[in-house]
Formats: sequence, structure tokens, C-alpha cells
Amino acid sequence: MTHSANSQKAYELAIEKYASMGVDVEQALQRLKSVAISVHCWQGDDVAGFEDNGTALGSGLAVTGNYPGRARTADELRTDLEMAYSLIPGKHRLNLHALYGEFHGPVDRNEIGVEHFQGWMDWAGSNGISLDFNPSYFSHPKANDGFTLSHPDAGIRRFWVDHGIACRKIGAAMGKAQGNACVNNVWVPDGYKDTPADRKAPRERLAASLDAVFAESIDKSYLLDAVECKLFGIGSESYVVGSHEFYMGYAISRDKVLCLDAGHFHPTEVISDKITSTLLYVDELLLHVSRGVRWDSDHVVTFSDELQSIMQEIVRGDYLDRVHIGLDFFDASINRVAAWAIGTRNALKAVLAALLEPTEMLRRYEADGDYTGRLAILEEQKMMPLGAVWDHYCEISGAPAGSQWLEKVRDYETDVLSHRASHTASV
Ligand SMILES: C[C@H](O)[C@H](O)[C@@H](O)C(=O)CO
Ligand SMILES: [Mn+2]
Repeated sequence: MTHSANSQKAYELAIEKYASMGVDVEQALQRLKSVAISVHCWQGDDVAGFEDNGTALGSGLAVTGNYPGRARTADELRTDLEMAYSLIPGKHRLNLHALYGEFHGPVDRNEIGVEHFQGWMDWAGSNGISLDFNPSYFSHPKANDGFTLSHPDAGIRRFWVDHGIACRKIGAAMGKAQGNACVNNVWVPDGYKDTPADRKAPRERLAASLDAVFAESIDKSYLLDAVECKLFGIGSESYVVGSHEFYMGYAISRDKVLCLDAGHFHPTEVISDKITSTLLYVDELLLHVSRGVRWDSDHVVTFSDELQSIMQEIVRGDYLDRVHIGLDFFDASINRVAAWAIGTRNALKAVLAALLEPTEMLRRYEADGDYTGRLAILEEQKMMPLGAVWDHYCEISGAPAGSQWLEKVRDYETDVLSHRASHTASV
């Protein structure tokens, strides 16, 4: 039997196996097709961007590794992204940070405009990709002392408010051009390394600055404002102004999208358990699917228990239309295109696994108090033929099945990435 006849047979057996649990595989694949993951641009170049403002990555962000082939220009980044998208089944979005504009000279953050992102918008339009956006409150001389929107200096706060306003205009133009809302996510690094004497004033200033950023009402069909909390960063170990409680309250009171980054909580705290709670109080969530490892919040996403739980919670709650799934990791120690492919494919595999769960059966057991049955079926799920369905989905989507994508990345490395000058990422 040929390889494709084998995989067809495996798929047919998988359909039977899932049907015996009351699960319709074709219906699950139909739903999966509509799931667009927002792929983050910053994995491709170690969060460097194209500003050339002489400021190294900081504000608690660090990229380790010096794997050759980092994208150095917007064109290189776009070429790498096209390669990555070709390895991922389905149609996905691109999440751009403001420091990735094409500036052609010095343009400070408070002066950026739609024109600096026209190249990205044209590229996105011709590739059928929708864009999301983020103001960049780091890697800038005015962020070097650890504070931006909550800075004690009113002039610096004003500068960063103007950056936020400029980014909302850019995001709205993207949303208008693409015909669906651009999610514009605000994350600020503000915080103290050591115990503060005043936890209150910076939070009051941050709330006031955010209100100024969001003062202009923009049609939600163009732009969705999101806000992202963090527990701690390198250099803000003792206090982060934008904590979870801060942004939870802010998002609820100001009708904003709440962003939950999987690496931004206590090491044993999981965002999968926050989805059903937060969605009682906010209309929509943005997820930054990431993987924390000790001090780092941004390892490449693997097919972990938590990744599976996140997607189960979204699917079980029927939240696929209320949760925007974005990625957030950066690893300079491995091939960067492979990092995108691994992380995004894993996120999709976890969505598929969740769509193939016999949820009705599990709920029935639970309602009947049959916790033995619930645990037994949850564990049996782990041995179901997910891989055969995934391979089939890749094949019908024109993406490589199994590990075939790796060969394509190796070829791309030889043909393209290896010709780029080597560099050393920040450590
Ligand atoms: C580039 C950053 O990772 C990103 O903007 C932010 O979402 C974050 O998670 C900071 O820790
Ligand atoms: Mn994040």
C-alpha cells in the first residue's frame, strides 16, 4: 500500500473509532478550518524590529540563543513567515508589533502612522492574511528606567499615550482594510525590581493613561482593544503595575478584551482555569499561548497538558468566537521558522483534540456523579488516533503531514537562511 493509501486507511479507521465514542470527525475538521491563530512576528527576528534606535531589547524581555538566519529586514521576515504559513494547515493571522514598521529613517514612537505599515498591509492583502497589532512599550530610551504609561514624569507619560493613540489608528486602518477587526493589544513592562513604597500611585497613573489612549471611540468592527497583565519580569520581580487584578478590573469597567498570557502567572497557576471565569465578565479574551519555564515566560509551545486544557476549555465552553488565539514565544536557539511551525501546529493540534473530545458523554457521567466513568474516558482519549486525523487535515489543507515539514525547513535553511550574516542575539 502506498503512503497516501495508508494514511487514508488510518483516517477511515480513526473516523470509526471516534464515531464509536459519538464524535463526528468531519464536523470537527469543518470547525477547525475556521480557527485562525494569530502568529506573532517577533519569533522571526528575536524581538528586534526595524527601528534602529540604538536601544537593545529590555524591559524584562530577553531572547537567548544565536541560531543563524535571523530576519533582518521586513522583506526577510515576510519571506520567512510565508515559509512558516506553508507548513501550517489552515489560514492564519499575523500579529505585528509597532517596532516592525518600515520607517526608512528616524521616526519616534509617538509619530508612527499607517504609512509605515503599508508594506505589511499590502503583503497581508495579497496573501489573504489578516493583521493584529501591538504598541511597543519597550526597547526605547524612554522605557529604559522601567516605566512608560505609569511613569511619574507627565511628559514621558504623554509620549507613551501618544504612541498608544497612534497604534490604535494604525490598527483601525488594518481592520478596515482587511474587513475584520484588528486586535490591538497593550502590554507595558512598568514595575519595580524591589519592594515599592507606593503601589497605588503608579496604578492610578496607568489607569488614567490608558483612559487617555482609549479616549477616542473606534468602531469595534475595525479595532478591538486588548490589555495584557503580567506577574513579574526580569527587573520587575517585586511589583508590576499592570497586574492581573488591575487589568481584570480595567477590562470589565472599560469594556476591553482581556489578554491572558500563559507565561504571565505564578508557575503553578494556569490560564485554562481562567477562561470560563473571565468570560462571565468580559465579552472577549485574547490569549497569548506561550510556555513558561522557570524565569522565562516565552518558550516555544509544546503539546503540553496545559495547552490541551486551554483548548478544551475554549471548545467545551463554545467560545471559539469569543477567544482570539495568539502565540507569544521567542527562541533564538533553534531555527526560527521551525519554532513557528512547531508552536502553531501544536496549538492547532490541541484545538483538534478538543473538538474530537466526547464532551457530551463526559458531561453525562459528571451529571450522574459517575466520576469513575469521567476519569476513564478522559484517559482513554489520550490513546485515540488523533495523529491520523491531524495528518489527514494537513493533507487536505495542502500542508505537510507528520514530520515532513522539517525537511522543508532544512531545505529553506540551506537555500535562504544560511546565506544571512550570522549574529548574536541578546542573552
Ligand atoms: C513581545 C512581548 O512578549 C509581548 O508584547 C507581550 O505580550 C509580553 O508577553 C511581554 O512579556
Ligand atoms: Mn504576551
